[in-house]
Amino acid sequence: MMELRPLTGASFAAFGSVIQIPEPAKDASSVAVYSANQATATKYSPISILASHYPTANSGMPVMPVMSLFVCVPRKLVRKNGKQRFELSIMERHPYTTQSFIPMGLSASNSDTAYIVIVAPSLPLNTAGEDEKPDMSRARAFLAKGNQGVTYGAGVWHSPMVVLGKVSVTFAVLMWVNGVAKDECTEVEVVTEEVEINKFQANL
Ligand SMILES: NC(=O)N[C@@H](O)C(=O)O
Repeated sequence: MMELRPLTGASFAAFGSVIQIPEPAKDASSVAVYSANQATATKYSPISILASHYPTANSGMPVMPVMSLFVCVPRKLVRKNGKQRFELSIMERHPYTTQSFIPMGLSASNSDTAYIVIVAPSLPLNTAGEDEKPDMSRARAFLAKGNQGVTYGAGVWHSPMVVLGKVSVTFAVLMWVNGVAKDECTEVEVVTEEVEINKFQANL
């Protein structure tokens, strides 16, 4: 059973970055704050680095940054011992690119949107040429709210988006692509892991 913890810049730093207005007191981050648009806007930058490592891929195909929209419907939860749980069975990663998910609602009130971010490091390789797999024993599950987006680091294992609640959430998704499916995404089945959704978090 994976414990569900709040998504914060610090707790997620080993896996990527959180897209949110930094809280100086909490986020000892490297984000600088600027006045912009003739002092009618406040700019926080950089919030997330969108990295491409495709030049290290063998395919040598041209690379470009692409924005997509994902309309994610709420995932079905299972009830066990009176608790609601999400059962995870797939993990994926993008070996040569970061991937950012930004809820289009980016609501200031973060109570109406919630999704789960599950990430894991890779298992150490035992033999040359072996395919990397996620180390689910060190997987982490985070609860993200409507005023947070997330950037997965290149090559970081993560679950396909898991939206909670009753309504679909549209995400703007940014990643680099080269048109070669095996370079862009690796997907593996994992032994079903469960994430327990506390009662509060499920009533969204
Ligand atoms: N990350 C996620 O939810 N899905 C995407 O990686 C995808 O391309 O399916």
